[in-house]
Amino acid sequence: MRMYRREEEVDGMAVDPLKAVHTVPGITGHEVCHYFFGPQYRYDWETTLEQMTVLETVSDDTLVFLQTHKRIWPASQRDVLFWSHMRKLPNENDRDGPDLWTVVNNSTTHLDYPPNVGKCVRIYLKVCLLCQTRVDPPKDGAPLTRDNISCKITYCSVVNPGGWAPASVLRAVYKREYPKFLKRFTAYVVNQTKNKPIMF
Ligand SMILES: CC(C)(C)c1cc(CCc2ccccn2)cc(-c2ccc(S(=O)(=O)CCO)cc2)c1
Repeated sequence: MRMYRREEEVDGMAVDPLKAVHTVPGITGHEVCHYFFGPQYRYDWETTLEQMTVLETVSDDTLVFLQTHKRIWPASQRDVLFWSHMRKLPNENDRDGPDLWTVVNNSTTHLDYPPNVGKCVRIYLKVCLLCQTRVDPPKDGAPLTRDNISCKITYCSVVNPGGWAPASVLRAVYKREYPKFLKRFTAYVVNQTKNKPIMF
């Protein structure tokens, strides 16, 4: 896993843009995005999640979420309200190759859930998960198996943690949490898909 970070501050708060690139054998981009987007799976892999509500089903590929996350000492509890969209993207570089898949999560507002009125500090995020499937067909023309596929995952995020927190503390959290989250999530997808037909 390669991680790239730029140190940026907004009103004295660290909101470091982050990019992580991680290649995982045995899964496809469609499968990664399916499990990242699907509300029915989120409690399985998002371990800091306390409460998740789908506020709106805009379409089958676009949802509005309200998430309350567990309080991680010494910070106060956070919540986040965002729209989430999943889509397939044509492979511009290789028309015969597998499509790319992406999920974008972007903070938004909702009249019934104004920020910072209860115990939670609202965080604001932009997240993009871009997945490129790679197929290395077996030499002997045998049927394709999960040994012949891998997925290059590019995860980009900018998170404004809301409420003030020391930049040094936030950077330590970012540094610790993101690799953990990506490894935990991708291991979950590998485990969920290992005995299922490949979803391209
Ligand atoms: C660490 C920081 C960046 C400030 C942070 C803190 C918290 C609040 C809970 C928490 C987690 C870890 C450490 C501290 N607090 C949540 C998130 C967060 C929430 C959502 C998404 S998502 O990509 O939309 C996946 C769907 O859940 C990504 C990141 C980030």
